[in-house]
Amino acid sequence: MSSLEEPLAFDKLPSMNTMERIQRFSSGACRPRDDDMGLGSRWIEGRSCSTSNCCNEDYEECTREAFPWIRQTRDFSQSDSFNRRTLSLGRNHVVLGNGCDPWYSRDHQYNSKCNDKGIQKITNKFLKGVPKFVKIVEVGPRDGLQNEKNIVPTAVKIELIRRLVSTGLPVVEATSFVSPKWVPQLADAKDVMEAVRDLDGARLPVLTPNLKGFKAAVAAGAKEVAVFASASESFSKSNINCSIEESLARYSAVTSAAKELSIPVRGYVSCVVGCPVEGEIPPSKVAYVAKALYDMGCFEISLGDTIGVATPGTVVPMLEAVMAVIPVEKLAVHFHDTYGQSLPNILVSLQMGISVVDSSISGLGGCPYAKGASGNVSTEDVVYMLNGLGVKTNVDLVKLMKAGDFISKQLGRPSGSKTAIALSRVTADASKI
Ligand SMILES: CC(C)(COP(=O)([O-])OP(=O)([O-])OC[C@H]1O[C@@H](n2cnc3c(N)ncnc32)[C@H](O)[C@@H]1OP(=O)([O-])[O-])[C@@H](O)C(=O)NCCC(=O)NCCSC(=O)C[C@@](C)(O)CC(=O)[O-]
Repeated sequence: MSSLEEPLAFDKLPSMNTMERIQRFSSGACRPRDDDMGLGSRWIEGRSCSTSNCCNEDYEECTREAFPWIRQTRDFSQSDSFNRRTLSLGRNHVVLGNGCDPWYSRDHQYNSKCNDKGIQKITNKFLKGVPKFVKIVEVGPRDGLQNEKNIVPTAVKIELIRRLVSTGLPVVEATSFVSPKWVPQLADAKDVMEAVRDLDGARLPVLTPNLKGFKAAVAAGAKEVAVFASASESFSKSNINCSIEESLARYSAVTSAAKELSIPVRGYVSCVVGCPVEGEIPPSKVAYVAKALYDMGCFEISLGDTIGVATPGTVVPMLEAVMAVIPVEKLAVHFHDTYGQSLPNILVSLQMGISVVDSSISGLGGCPYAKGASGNVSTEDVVYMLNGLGVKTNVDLVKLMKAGDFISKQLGRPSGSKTAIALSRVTADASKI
């Protein structure tokens, strides 16, 4: 295996001073002066060095100021437990294809050989807020497929859900009970739900835009539903044909009905950073809609960058606003990968204490009412990154890749997951040896 194919360990990070690292992780944390900016260093409006006063201060204080939301702590400086975690990364994955997976072989363990106290200290500081366990909410069968032009056979959707559940994913969003005139691809919601309703091992929520959808979902066997509001007035109109306030009234009716049946309701807020029509969305608007959904009883609020325009620089202030009104453990993030920013966005969200991440197998996805929106972040890439961070997910990456391979073949195109492509290449190369 060439060195290019080796995962980049913490002790192999390119030389970067600590301030540069903080600035890269969070533009709102400590922004360089304009004259300090190099090529590609565009920072959104946020706290600048002159106002935050942290640029010239001690690194530790700056970190504290930059990441005040950090509650759960992980001590990476305790090298024994860190080593145990990293050593266990490959536990489920030693057999891949022909049984040879050099990524997880003895000689290629991630950073577990790092004895340098200085490096451990830096690692500890940067990854302290990252939770030990992340719940992945797989949205491929719903968000992933809803925008597919050619109707995917119901049997394929059912098989995809089965395969995803078998990977250990705790939640697989199965379909939507929306108007078939609006989303023809999911017109078979009833058949899909009836076929998977008794699957063990994962929760299988479905989207319900109103009481009509809720009742149909329950009749088909759904045990969990999700409602979806928007932080953008224009997107709300184009997506669900009503204003934000009207949608909240509808969802209040849905959550009340669900409460009577003890059915948990998840709440989505879409366009949390940008809207295809209105452009930038203020964090306060996102916080308002998220809080309304939370107050009406949604057990978890998923914050969706529907058109994939967010960067860590816009994610941080948005999350700060929402976290001021909703406990962090009730929040999830949902990124589309239009500009390739999903993984950095997820990483900064984890650093802020978020522990629920939505993703889609093979990076499938896109919203029919959000022009230009590309696929969701791929589940394979998220699991790969979390494995690299030593964060548990209980998801089997090999089975995940097989599920991704299955749906990609059915759709007749290559996987949108960089991890899946890279790992299958490694496996193919290994099988030639
Ligand atoms: C909300 C509606 C239904 C309003 O649609 P409408 O046309 O305003 O509703 P209506 O009440 O006037 O009804 C029109 C017709 O739809 C029927 N209808 C009404 N409700 C239902 C239902 N639940 N299931 C099935 N049929 C339904 C209703 O019975 C009637 O049928 P007709 O009498 O004409 O034959 C429509 O706009 C709709 O279905 N929109 C959903 C669009 C959608 O699914 N978009 C993608 C969601 S992705 C997203 O929002 C972002 C997210 C969550 O992924 C996060 C992120 O990525 O950031």
